[in-house]
Amino acid sequence: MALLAYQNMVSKTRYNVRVFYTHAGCTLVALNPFQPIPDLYSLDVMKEYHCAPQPQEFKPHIFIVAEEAYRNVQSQLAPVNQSLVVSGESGAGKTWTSRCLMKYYATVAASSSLVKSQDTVERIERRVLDSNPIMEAFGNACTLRNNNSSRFGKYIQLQLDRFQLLVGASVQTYLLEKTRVACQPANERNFHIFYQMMKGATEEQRKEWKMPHEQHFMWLPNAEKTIEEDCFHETLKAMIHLGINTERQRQIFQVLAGILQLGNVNFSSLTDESKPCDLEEQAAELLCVPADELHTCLRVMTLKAGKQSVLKPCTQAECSMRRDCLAKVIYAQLFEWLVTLINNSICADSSTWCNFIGVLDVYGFECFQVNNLEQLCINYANEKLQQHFVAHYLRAQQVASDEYVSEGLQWSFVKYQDNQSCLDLIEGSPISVFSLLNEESRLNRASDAKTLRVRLEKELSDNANISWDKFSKVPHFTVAHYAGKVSYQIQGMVEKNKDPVPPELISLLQKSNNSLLHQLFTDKETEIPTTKGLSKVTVVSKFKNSLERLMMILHSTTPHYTRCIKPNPDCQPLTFKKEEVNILLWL
Ligand SMILES: Nc1ncnc2c1ncn2[C@@H]1O[C@H](COP(=O)(O)OP(=O)(O)OP(=O)(O)O)[C@@H](O)[C@H]1O
Repeated sequence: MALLAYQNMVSKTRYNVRVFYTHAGCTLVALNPFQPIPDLYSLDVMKEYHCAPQPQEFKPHIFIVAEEAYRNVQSQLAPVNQSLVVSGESGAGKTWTSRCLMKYYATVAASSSLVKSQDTVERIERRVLDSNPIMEAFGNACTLRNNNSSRFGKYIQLQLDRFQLLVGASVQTYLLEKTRVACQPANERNFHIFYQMMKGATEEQRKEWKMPHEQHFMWLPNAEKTIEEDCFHETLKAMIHLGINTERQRQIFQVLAGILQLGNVNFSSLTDESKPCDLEEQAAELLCVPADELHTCLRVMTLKAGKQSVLKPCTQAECSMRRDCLAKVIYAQLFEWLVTLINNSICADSSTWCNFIGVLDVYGFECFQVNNLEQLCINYANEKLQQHFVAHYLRAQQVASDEYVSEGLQWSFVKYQDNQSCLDLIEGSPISVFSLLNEESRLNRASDAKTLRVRLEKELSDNANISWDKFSKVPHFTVAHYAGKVSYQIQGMVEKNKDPVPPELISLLQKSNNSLLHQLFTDKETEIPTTKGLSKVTVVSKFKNSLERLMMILHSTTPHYTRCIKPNPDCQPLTFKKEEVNILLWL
């Protein structure tokens, strides 16, 4: 409602005269200009907002939000720690805004006049900013909606010392879309890093990575499309700043090249497949594992029956699944390792910082033609954040007005209750979509979409937020989210929730002579995927836990909300299509 009231203000006229920011209650609305506006974000503008006695009297700007949070820390009023929640649909400008906020603090909270050596100080700010190109190279991809779409969520904590100077940072990431490594949606691309390598490699590197010019890679679709983010050089520079030495870089790129080669390995039931084919030999060489063992791992599964093991040849489809699983698990572990490395490089010693400003950049609400577990998790996260927003809005209203039962408050209460009901449906105890999904996932039998569909209907039909299209033949359930109804396809959901990794694949990777790859699957600190812990660790239980930790942080901080808006669906510069915007202003 707060945003609706401001709908007219965020109008075409406003956008066309280049007014991109509007205050809407406790939210800053940011319209994406889809073209660089350097004057709006220059160093001088930053300083102007930072030095102003009353920045809120200036034109609405993301720097007002940044400065307000900063001054809250300076004033030490509880809760001193701050969270900047940046939301919006894909392509709306969340990552851009988060980067802008980080640059603001790296500038205004820079400790240039301090006793510490200038060198150390510069290094920390640079390193914090350098975490962006690496995370984006490995975690972002070109999609239909955004050329630089983040395929993971992140919460960046900027650590400030008692003089409110930036002394370090840490990053927490959420739910990387690892399926993209082995399966790219039509007209979309794989993660940027693969294209950066292919386009930026020297002849020598091409040889080393077995990537000749004429080679076509199945997992590199739309390689002819060149985008701004295909900048290998930037990633390499950032890696060096973060302390990833050339040997480590070599290991990383070899592993990535190995993944690409895996994508070209096909399985046939017709030809003699008793020996590794050339492509398998190449993949094995890049991953530094024995080729014959890779060959066997992809084609034979080990079934455990009590203490006995039985070997069973895989079907063609099972072989492909194992190949994809191998690629996904390697990439996901590599991404996690990089995040840990970034944290080790930028995180300040706990004795040196006392407060933080957190920046949250999470995927917006998603509703595609076919939605599955990924969308359910993303929309669940949005539902949680929406509830946090409504609760904050309610509190703000209560503080601002004595007239408790004002129209706004009533509206907020209704919204809060709707939200709660939807969350109960998804994550509630004892029975909810998640609990039933987990139960199905923990049963030691092949998943059956119809069985889960029947259970959901039987156990949850009392909740008004769930429904079923009686005429649909595809097993599904529809959830009425705060932002609209979404139908989720049940087929494949249980399997995705189990996310099983055959132990043979892990054992193979543990034998790798690439010390990085070996470390990714043996290191005690990184969580190694395993089928043993299946009874507890499912995708939704893990996601729910990480989200609960995030909500605890949000609840303990002073929140600031920025809602990014995509003014047109085609990412056209300075183009405003009103209908589109109206649909988005659902709050
Ligand atoms: N304030 C801005 N000024 C200029 N360009 C912008 C601004 N905000 C966003 N953009 C442009 O819009 C594009 C999409 O923005 P961004 O990648 O931040 O979207 P997002 O909301 O993070 O999307 P996703 O959820 O897909 O990651 C950027 O690549 C950038 O070119």
